[in-house]
Amino acid sequence: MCCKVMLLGDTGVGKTCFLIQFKDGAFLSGTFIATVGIDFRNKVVTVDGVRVKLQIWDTAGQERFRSVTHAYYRDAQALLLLYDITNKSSFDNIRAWLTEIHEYAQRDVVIMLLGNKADMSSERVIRSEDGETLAREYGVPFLETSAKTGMNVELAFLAIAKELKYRAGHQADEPSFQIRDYVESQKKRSSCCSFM
Ligand SMILES: Nc1nc2c(ncn2[C@@H]2O[C@H](COP(=O)(O)OP(=O)(O)OP(=O)(O)O)[C@@H](O)[C@H]2O)c(=O)[nH]1
Repeated sequence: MCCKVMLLGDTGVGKTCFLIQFKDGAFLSGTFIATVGIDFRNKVVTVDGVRVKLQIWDTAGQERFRSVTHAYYRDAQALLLLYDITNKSSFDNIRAWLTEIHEYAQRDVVIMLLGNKADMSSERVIRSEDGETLAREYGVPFLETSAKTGMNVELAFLAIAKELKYRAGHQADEPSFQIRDYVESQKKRSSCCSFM
């Protein structure tokens, strides 16, 4: 099966790095090159013995590209919405992103909230609890991630793939799949892991 996933969030929150970490297991530090418009990469993951091809669309966070990216929301089955834990405005803008999502995306789109750059603990301005509270308010799963160390990057995509595979069809005797419970049971907390 094939699923379209989109990465959304303000410019500089780490969407492109998040995708490269997942696709290639690499982190390109140094100069920040803002995405122009939209770009995509494919990656196949195997969930419960089923191959799921994720077509992942990396969007530009800059305001001037918004009208380009809006056109792609409709086809997306899942959206990963990122903010940067060291940047307050990227967190404050999450509500506006969710408003846009409700306007342009499919009603049953799977949404996950991600607090990225969790490796930058000394520059943190958004507490983990604040991310959790916002996610709970909107009824979406939440993870803190690091595109630099790879923390929770694969988990975010795997959880999405599992949810979409479950929605696509499941056996009557199969236990129901709850993405939020799955994420909670699998996630690594930044407080329990050491980062460079
Ligand atoms: N320490 C740290 N830096 C990160 C992380 N993710 C991204 N960065 C850095 O943040 C900057 C922006 O990353 P990008 O991935 O280009 O950001 P983006 O969200 O794709 O930006 P737009 O394309 O403009 O929307 C780069 O300098 C990255 O090296 C992370 O998890 N940890």
